Amino acid sequence: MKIAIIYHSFTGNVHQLARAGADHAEALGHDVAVHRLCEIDELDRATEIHKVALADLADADIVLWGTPGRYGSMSAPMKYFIDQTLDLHMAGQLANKFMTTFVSTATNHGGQESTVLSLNNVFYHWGAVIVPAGVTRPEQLTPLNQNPYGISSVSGRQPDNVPEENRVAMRYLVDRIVSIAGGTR
Ligand SMILES: Cc1cc2nc3c(=O)[nH]c(=O)nc-3n(C[C@H](O)[C@H](O)[C@H](O)COP(=O)(O)O)c2cc1C
Repeated sequence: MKIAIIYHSFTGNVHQLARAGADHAEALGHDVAVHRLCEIDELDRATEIHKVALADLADADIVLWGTPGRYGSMSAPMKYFIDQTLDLHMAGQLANKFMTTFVSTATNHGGQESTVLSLNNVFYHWGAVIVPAGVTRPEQLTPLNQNPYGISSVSGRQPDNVPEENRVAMRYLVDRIVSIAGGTR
């Protein structure tokens, strides 16, 4: 299947989650396009990255979205990208795609669920099919996982600080969304 992984990461934690999901999807033989969004003051880079990411977004069957939680919501670079999607939305090109979200926050109660929901609000408008992480297999039942809204990791404000347990959950998320999108459960 065609999978797009679109994410923003400032200090590398969401990037680590994205890589875990992307490596797994690639190992399964899927066609995977990975896009790390840049900061919003990097205007030239943003224009280039957005152009390619929008094309891959339009093309994908499945999209995994990753963002740091910032005050309980997606980051500004992610929102900036989302705000470039109106043409695709108006052309109906975002409807019926399978979408899910992964996040990193500094703290346990730092707004992970509401950050996932901030992206879900966008997906409702598009008519995307939201696939929540759920807690449907043992790998989601471990102490550092268990977030049914989306896969999430707590960084403690350290860069690249993603435990293996959360990477396992990313692989679970890929398996889950692929099986649902493929009609097998
Ligand atoms: C402007 C701003 C707001 C943030 N708000 C929160 C927050 O509300 N709760 C929280 O736990 N962490 C918050 N953080 C911390 C990030 O979510 C956290 O460091 C995350 O692991 C960063 O992911 P990254 O390494 O992929 O950039 C905030 C960071 C920034 C820069």
